[in-house]
Amino acid sequence: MSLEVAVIGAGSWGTALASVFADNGHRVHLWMRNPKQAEEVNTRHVNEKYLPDVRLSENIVASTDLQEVVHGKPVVLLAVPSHAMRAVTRELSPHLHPEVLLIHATKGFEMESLKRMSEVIAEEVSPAVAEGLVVLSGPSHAEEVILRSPTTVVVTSASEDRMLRAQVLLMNSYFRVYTNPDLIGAELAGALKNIIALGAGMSDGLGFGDNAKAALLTRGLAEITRLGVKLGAMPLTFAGLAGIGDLVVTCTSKHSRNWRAGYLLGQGKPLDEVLEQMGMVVEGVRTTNAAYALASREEVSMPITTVLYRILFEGTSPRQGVEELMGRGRTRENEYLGPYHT
Ligand SMILES: NC(=O)c1ccc[n+]([C@@H]2O[C@H](COP(=O)([O-])OP(=O)(O)OC[C@H]3O[C@@H](n4cnc5c(N)ncnc54)[C@H](O)[C@@H]3O)[C@@H](O)[C@H]2O)c1
Ligand SMILES: O=P(O)(O)OC[C@H](O)CO
Repeated sequence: MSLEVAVIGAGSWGTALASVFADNGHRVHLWMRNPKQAEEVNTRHVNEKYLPDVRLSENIVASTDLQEVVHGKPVVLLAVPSHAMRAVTRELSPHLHPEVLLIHATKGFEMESLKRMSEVIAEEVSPAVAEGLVVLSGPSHAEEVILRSPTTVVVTSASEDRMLRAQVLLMNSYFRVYTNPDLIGAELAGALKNIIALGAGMSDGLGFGDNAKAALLTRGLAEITRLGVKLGAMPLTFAGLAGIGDLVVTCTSKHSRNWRAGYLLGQGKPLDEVLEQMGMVVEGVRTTNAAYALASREEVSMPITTVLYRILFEGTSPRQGVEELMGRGRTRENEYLGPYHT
């Protein structure tokens, strides 16, 4: 059955997911802020700034009118950056159909409250809509999804019915959608891996090799799992698509904005210059800030996050950061196998 789908946010991820819905036979209403960009989508069927050189389906119609895009639609997908999620959700909330299937695909935290995106959304929509909210996570660069390159993701929700509906709506021959009931885990893993991707880019920018990258991925996974479990996630989720899957893709891909930002920082560029040069959302920077605060609040050891926080916000150089990490006291690899050495 062909549905009217609203996609909110026309950066790379919103545009790629709009394309998945269009390929699945749905009519997509894509909300974007920039009128020139909307006209470009409607007349030339391209989103030149975010996904250049790719022709979009004529079943994707862009508009800058948020109310019109959302009003009465049976499916609404949010793909705005984390810093915009509360304001955008607040604005569209009165126009949501009471039975809407609401999905979000954003990976980050709200800085001020340290809340996950689903917690932020739940505070802005009706309890019935919040109950059925679906989170989409997993290893999926927009640049590859738009080219229909085989991709796997995971959907999760407190409502099994909504989770299965989202799976059916999004799945196709190149976009394989798994379900996982661990919403907290999938959401946390997807957000926290961006910190480690910054570190992996930095390691490459400093000229280090594969050993350093493997160390960052493995020890990074250990510490983001530690925080996730403390915040209510299932450890196994971190061994799945939203965890190790997304960690691998973000730490090793040329498409990753977080890896690229880390690379430039590793080469000695200051943070403000790097962010200006990127021109796209680099969630890992804000997420490092949030995770540093969460780790301190929850008393969870996160050495890589702590060092990255110092590099990003306190003037520690990347090389000093590496020395700090490598110079820490002796310890066991796995705290689950016994207490740390003293
Ligand atoms: N790009 C990917 O491959 C990918 C994959 C999975 C998840 N994500 C996640 O999706 C989210 C969006 O990322 P993206 O890659 O599409 O970002 P992007 O940088 O490509 O685009 C960001 C979009 O958000 C809009 N925007 C910026 N500030 C806004 C505001 N205050 N209010 C409303 N809109 C605003 C911009 O105009 C732009 O359309 C992020 O959380 C990211 O981690 C991205
Ligand atoms: O380009 P990045 O670093 O924001 O990563 C995008 C996605 O999270 C990859 O799954």
